[in-house]
Amino acid sequence: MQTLKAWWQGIYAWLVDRPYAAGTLIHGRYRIEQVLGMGSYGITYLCLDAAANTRCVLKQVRPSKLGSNKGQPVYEYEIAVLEQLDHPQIPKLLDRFTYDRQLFFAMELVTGPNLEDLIFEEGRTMSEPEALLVILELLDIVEYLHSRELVHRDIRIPNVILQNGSLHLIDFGLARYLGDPATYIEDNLDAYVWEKQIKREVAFKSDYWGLGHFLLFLLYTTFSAPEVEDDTRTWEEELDLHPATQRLIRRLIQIDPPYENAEELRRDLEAAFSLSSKVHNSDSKLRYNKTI
Ligand SMILES: Nc1ncnc2c1ncn2[C@@H]1O[C@H](COP(=O)(O)OP(=O)(O)OP(=O)(O)O)[C@@H](O)[C@H]1O
Repeated sequence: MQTLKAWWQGIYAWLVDRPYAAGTLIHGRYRIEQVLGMGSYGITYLCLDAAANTRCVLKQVRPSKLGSNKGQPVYEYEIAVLEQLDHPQIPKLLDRFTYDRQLFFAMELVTGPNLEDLIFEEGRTMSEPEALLVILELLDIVEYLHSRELVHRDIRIPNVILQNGSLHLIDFGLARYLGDPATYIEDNLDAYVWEKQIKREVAFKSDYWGLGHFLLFLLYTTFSAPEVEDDTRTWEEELDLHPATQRLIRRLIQIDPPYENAEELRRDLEAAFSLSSKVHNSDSKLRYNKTI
């Protein structure tokens, strides 16, 4: 019965979740240029805002999700979050409206490659101090969110875009204020596997966990896999890191007790940066600005 229901939901979504075609004018103002993504809850477009004569990002709740607790409430929450934020490295909410009986919102477009594209398509590599500097810059944004009791919960390389040499954090679809439930459906995260419980807990340490995995991604850009793969080796065995960086990552990804606050984390990040810079013998600030 469950499989039949899932099958029918899939067919229904395929039938009704057709994105608006390029050229369509939404709400008399937003000209669709292209679909940027079809996420679990919504459809994201690149648009020309005809009134302001600038490009922006428009998000629409998937029509198949209207009337469900995974549709409008998810976007209402994301809108409420963006409304509260005012930071140069976070896209601003520009507009919200109902059109064609569906909820839409517009936000600033961040232009540039995301870190996933930089690494996997452009082949960028980062030394240990360079990678630590990236995390230090991201920590500024994370601290801003945490000072507003907001946890992003989805800090990943595709959600960080490099615009004019500065990192921007996007996708607040999973962000939650401290004290709010972690999911829309269950009251707690017990139903999920251990890793998902850790990264989706509404606690600052979830974002530190995201930063830890982010850092590992950056550090793996200089790793050359051996000819014969060995799945048993851990990141600590594969990556030749300064012990200060190893200790930092162990706490971020919660092998060791997590950081309690951003000051404590910043202190260890800065220490790891300066110690690893000595080993790498490079002016990483300069190289970082040049490479990225
Ligand atoms: N403000 C923005 N500026 C530039 N690109 C953006 C912006 N917001 C989203 N995008 C891009 O649009 C695409 C869709 O993003 P979005 O976060 O809306 O949904 P998703 O990632 O496809 O779905 P889900 O959130 O369910 O994972 C992604 O490629 C993302 O990089």
